[in-house]
Amino acid sequence: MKKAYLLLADGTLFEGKAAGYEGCSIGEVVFNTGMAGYQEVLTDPSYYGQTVCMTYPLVGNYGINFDDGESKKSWVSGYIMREMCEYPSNFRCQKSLDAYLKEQKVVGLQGIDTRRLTRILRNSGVMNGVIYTEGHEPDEKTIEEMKSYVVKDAVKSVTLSETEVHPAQGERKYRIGLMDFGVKYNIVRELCKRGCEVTVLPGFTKAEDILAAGYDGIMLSNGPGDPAENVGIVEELKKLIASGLPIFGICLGHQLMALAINAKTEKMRFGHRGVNHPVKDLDEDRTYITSQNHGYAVVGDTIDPAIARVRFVNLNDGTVEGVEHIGKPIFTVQYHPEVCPGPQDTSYLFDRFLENIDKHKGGQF
Ligand SMILES: NC(=O)CC[C@H](N)C(=O)O
Repeated sequence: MKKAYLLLADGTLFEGKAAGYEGCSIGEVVFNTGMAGYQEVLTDPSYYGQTVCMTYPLVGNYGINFDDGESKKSWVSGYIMREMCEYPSNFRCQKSLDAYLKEQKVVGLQGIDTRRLTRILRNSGVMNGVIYTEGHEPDEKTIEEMKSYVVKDAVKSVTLSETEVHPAQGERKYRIGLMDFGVKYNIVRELCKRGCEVTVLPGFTKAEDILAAGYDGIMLSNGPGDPAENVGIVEELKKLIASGLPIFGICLGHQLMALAINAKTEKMRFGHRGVNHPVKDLDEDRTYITSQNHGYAVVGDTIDPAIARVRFVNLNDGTVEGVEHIGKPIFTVQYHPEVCPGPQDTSYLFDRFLENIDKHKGGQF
């Protein structure tokens, strides 16, 4: 088997073995602590531009199937594992992880000390790196490019170009406009199974067009990149807020809503990527275990208390995990109630969104 390497921006070199596609690829190196859910991680568009290191030591045990993808393809720049399972075993398995990485042209690396890499990223913060297979060594120019790499035009790179309508399961009770900043399929599934007809809208759709379509509520999806680069989208969100329609935002959708009320976002040192992040609902004095994938966070004290308030906080580091608007049927969360992967403790938030729509229709909001 060929050798493969990861060179970090600080000069640290890891030597391991090739996995998946052979090549050379630049990315922001991040780590994910989930024990399972690698197919969902690979297909989550929020990882666009990132090379993901899995901290769980054996990846690929149950293979890849055609149903669990969170989008049509893989978006990661590279994939790092301690050990990739060569012989998956599961009744739903349709191909091996190795075959999937090859098909999706994802350069992989296995056999390195992923704990050491994770410790470096925890101490120094997420760092750029180049992952390459023997025979595809980066030249000086590529190394320089890697050092100054920034994930740019992220939403533009992953969003749909055409509107897509997903029918409600059973009787149609609601019509939802879902802005696609890099949506995970399970947001669509969670809404459809609750009787929503979901229209997935390209992320750059104008507020006027969304409002003219007469949706019962607006959902803002997750997505990749630095939230602050989406200046145009934030302007459209300001108009959606002013309309008074019920809105529910997840992850990037949450960050963009915060920017739309003139709060600020900041880059975290190493982010939250995993499936066991404890989040406290301050209103209910109750803690939920949540699925997460983000590298930016809303800065709590930049939120104008006359407009909104922090309702959820992360118990590991105290960062903002959710915001509720004052007097408006709008709430947003930094974590992933749609999970995939992760624990389903917070899927009730989709019901809360639909309750807000009922209240809004009934004139209560
Ligand atoms: N999953 C997401 O929506 C991520 C949001 C944003 N790109 C971040 O990293 O913070």
